Amino acid sequence: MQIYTSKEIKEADANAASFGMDTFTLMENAGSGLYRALAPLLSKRDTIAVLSGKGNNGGDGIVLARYLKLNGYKADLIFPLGPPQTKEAAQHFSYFQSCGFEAAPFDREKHYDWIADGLLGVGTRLPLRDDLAEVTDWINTRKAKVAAIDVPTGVAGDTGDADPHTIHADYTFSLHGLKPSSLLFPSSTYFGETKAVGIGLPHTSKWKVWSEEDVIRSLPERSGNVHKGTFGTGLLVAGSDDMPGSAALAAIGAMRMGIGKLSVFTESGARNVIATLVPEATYLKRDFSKRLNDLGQKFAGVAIGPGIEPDEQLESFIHGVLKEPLPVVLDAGALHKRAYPKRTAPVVLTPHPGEFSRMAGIPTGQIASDRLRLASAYAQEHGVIVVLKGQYTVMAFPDGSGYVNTTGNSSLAKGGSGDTLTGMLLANICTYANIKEAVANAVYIHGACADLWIRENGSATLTAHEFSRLLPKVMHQLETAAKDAGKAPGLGNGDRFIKR
Ligand SMILES: NC(=O)C1=CN([C@@H]2O[C@H](COP(=O)(O)OP(=O)(O)OC[C@H]3O[C@@H](n4cnc5c(N)ncnc54)[C@H](OP(=O)(O)O)[C@@H]3O)[C@@H](O)[C@H]2O)[C@H](O)CC1
Ligand SMILES: [K+]
Repeated sequence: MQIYTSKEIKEADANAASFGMDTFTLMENAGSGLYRALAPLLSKRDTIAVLSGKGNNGGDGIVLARYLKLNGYKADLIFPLGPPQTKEAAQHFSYFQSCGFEAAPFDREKHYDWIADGLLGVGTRLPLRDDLAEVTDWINTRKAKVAAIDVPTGVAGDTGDADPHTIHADYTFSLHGLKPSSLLFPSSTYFGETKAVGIGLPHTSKWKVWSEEDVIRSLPERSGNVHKGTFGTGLLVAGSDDMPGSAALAAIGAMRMGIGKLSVFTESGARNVIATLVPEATYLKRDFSKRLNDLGQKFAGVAIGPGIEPDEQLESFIHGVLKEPLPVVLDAGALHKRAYPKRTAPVVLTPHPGEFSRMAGIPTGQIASDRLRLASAYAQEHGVIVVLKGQYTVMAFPDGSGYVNTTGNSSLAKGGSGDTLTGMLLANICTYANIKEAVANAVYIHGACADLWIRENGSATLTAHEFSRLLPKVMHQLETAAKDAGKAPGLGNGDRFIKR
């Protein structure tokens, strides 16, 4: 599912119009697409209110109401704010009337099984005016199932802002593609199950939701004439005498994810703890004052940061590593406000919002409602890949493209889960040819493990070290699906997603 800002949608519409595909036709496509998406959820006995506003979101509702009535559903088209005001919505209302139908009065006492919300779409300017808020409040106090058209009324298209009177939708059908607000907070909590509905426009977005199909398509082939060298040797710079566990979790994540060989560069006290947990790795005694030479020849990738306190020595070590021609993951103690040198191998930064706030100098409060844009701006300005963690982890690339992940859940909000991800990322940057796929698959699979955990064990009980035990199960399902010519195992999102 691709993601579009309001500006991009307007550009796509204008481009289509310049070739004769006008807004009237797109509205027809939107309404018929909405009908095809909604009808399988309905019974012919259901009563349906289609509430249309004065703009083109209301126009989509008018077309939907026509398809419902033409197909024998008990649908009322209602204009609670008055008749349509845009040219195309008015034309569609005339056509609706020409089919022998009329709009119904807004009867607040009438019961409906379903309400389709065509009040406001991406033309929303917050806050909601009082007359509209009164209607959204009415909807929110009904027992009816609510299906929102494009976005639930009360959220805007591009940011996470939400009016206090926003409609709580059970389903949202987003036209052409998803809107950023369906993946931001707090707006996304109003969308319910969300699906993109095509309206006949070509897909041009640089941003998409990374899906299970994408993972299956891009899993690297591991069979044939292979040896441990085939899957790369990674260097993990992690752990300290006070925080040995972080290095252990990252090391296990890397080994489980399929790295060929792993060297751990750590403090001697930490090594004694970790070596018993990860006997597969080799260990180097850490001294940041000594430069590690020829990293690019010895290692396929390096990850630095879990369980290390930042200091000047670490910073100068990182500067040395960034001069070497190999992919680098920087996490936790290695995340800092700094300039990045121009280099050919990628740098992957994995901040949570607090770390991103410090790196980018943006107040934490602003990050949740605008993560896609902020991460993308940072990635493009610094020439790095930003993996901005949290629900809907954002992966922003230096070329302005990006992915959003929809797997994962609140069980990951625990110490240690980020360390495991760093190890998984290290494994993938060492074993994948395509860096975007390497990053996105690590993030997706990390979240899929957490989803599997809560299905079987509830949301509170996950610990990071148990987490790695889920990796074989999830990987087995994905690899089987990949061999099975793309048959999805149903771990996460397909063409729709929902957050619990
Ligand atoms: N390519 C596509 O995806 C297409 C999508 N379509 C649909 O069109 C809408 C966008 O339509 P637009 O007319 O631009 O805007 P809206 O219908 O969302 O909103 C405009 C009306 O809303 C009123 N408004 C705005 N903010 C408020 C508010 N805070 N309180 C009350 N009312 C508000 C505004 O009134 P004004 O008096 O302020 O002008 C308008 O009446 C998109 O979401 C899709 O559903 C097209 O059908 C085809 C192409
Ligand atoms: K709407």
